[in-house]
Amino acid sequence: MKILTAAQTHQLDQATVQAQGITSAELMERAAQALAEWFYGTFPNETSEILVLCGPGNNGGDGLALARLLHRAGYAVRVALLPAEKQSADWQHNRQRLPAAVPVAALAAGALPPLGPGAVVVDALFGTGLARPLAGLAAAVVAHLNAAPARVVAVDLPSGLLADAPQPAPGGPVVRAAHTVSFGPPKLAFLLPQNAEFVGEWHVEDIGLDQNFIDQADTPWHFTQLADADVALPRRGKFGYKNTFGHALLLAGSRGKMGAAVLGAGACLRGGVGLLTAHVPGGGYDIFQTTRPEAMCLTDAQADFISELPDLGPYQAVGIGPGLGQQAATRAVLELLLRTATVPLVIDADALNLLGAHRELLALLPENTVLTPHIGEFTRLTEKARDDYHRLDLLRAFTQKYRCVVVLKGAYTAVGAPDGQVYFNSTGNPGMGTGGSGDVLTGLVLALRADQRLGPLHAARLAVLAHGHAGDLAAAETGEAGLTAGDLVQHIGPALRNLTV
Ligand SMILES: NC(=O)C1=CN([C@@H]2O[C@H](COP(=O)(O)OP(=O)(O)OC[C@H]3O[C@@H](n4cnc5c(N)ncnc54)[C@H](OP(=O)(O)O)[C@@H]3O)[C@@H](O)[C@H]2O)[C@@H](O)CC1
Ligand SMILES: [K+]
Repeated sequence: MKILTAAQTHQLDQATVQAQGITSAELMERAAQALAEWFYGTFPNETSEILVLCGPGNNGGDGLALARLLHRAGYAVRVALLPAEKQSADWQHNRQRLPAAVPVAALAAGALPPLGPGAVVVDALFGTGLARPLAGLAAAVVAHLNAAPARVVAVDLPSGLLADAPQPAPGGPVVRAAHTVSFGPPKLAFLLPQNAEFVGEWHVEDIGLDQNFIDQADTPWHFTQLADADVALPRRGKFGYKNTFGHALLLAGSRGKMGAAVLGAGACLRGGVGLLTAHVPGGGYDIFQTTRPEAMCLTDAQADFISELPDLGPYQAVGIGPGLGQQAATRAVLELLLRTATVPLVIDADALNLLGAHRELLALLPENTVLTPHIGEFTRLTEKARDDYHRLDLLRAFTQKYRCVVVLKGAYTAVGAPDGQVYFNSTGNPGMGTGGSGDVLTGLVLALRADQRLGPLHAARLAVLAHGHAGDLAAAETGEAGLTAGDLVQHIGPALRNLTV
């Protein structure tokens, strides 16, 4: 699914009205209907009064239409209007349609509505039309709302936040919503950690916006979902054999971190690899072979870390990083791998830290290498980002410069492609913030890179989607707190089965 800019959502609004031969007021009515349906489901027996705060544009128009629908459905509703020189046409239309029985007041400095515990407030002050930082009365209203013990539902966007860019004034007033109910594709703002405290739980409602416009829209941002056909795993042909699914080599482990090798290998095997060979420190042999008998094992001359690169001849993909350590000899192995590999590479963890510490090695990255950094590792590879938006700029610059795929791990993991496109992932849960979760992802990416049927971006996006889905399946059994990386490995099979077409 594409993620659009604020400017594109306005164009989408107009395109929908034109393509479907409806008025913009009818489109606003659809939005309000969707909001109202969501509201009935979320606050089914609400008896306290609902306060709807309306700004002067179409976001406020949505609020006015919602107030009418909630009133008709039997809710006690009150409206407070933000004074402005002019209001939009659809705002005026919905102001006229508001039943006289709904109390309406103008917001005024020094006389803001009291908001007691349990109050429900709808924030329909500003949406995608926010043009500058909030100031004066609007800022005072937001501060008042944020200081109250109210449950806040933001319409389309929490007021004060931009859909697609950092706040107009960093640290300026923004509504802190418990829920944000939006229309059409999700907004970029919803996917970035810096906005989580404002957005709360977000929901998107389908209001029949023009799909043709969305298909044509040029945007670098995408949102990957379970049902997306372009990331599905192709069903195995009856005559598929080990070579179709590839022979992978995993370089992983050091003394005290053999678990990373074991978890990565487990994920690679569950990810459907044809054959897996792991190269591990000599001292890790018993641990590895005992826990992963399905894999073959090569041992390094060093007992505690990796100092040798095996012959790469037999392999269709090579992964390096989990639990590796950062010995000088290991750095030399990484360099030799980058210089000599002719098959797809997957680079993670300490291999990324070694790259960060020896940036001259970045120039050696073969095209279409998949790197799987978390934010700290990505910072070591690039620079400290000013904010989450700047980090996305750094991501796109990096993938385009090195023609690689970067899996930037987080709540909405961002997969950056060599052409600068970015695909945010929709699956997963906070239980996955546990040791070894990244090692599992590396093993899964490696398996899918070895699969001769998938390209690099497809493999990376599918691995991330399946990894998060495995986490969701596992958490349904263990709960988020009880989730371990081993549980992720156990659920990769069912996750991939659900993603197979
Ligand atoms: N697109 C869709 O698919 C659909 C969109 N819909 C809805 O429309 C919403 C977008 O509506 P919108 O364009 O009218 O903008 P909105 O956010 O109401 O604000 C504009 C007003 O605020 C003012 N203003 C701006 N900044 C300000 C500031 N800092 N401080 C004070 N004032 C400020 C600005 O005034 P001006 O800048 O002209 O002075 C103007 O009056 C969208 O979020 C969604 O809810 C649905 O109904 C249907 C489907
Ligand atoms: K809003």
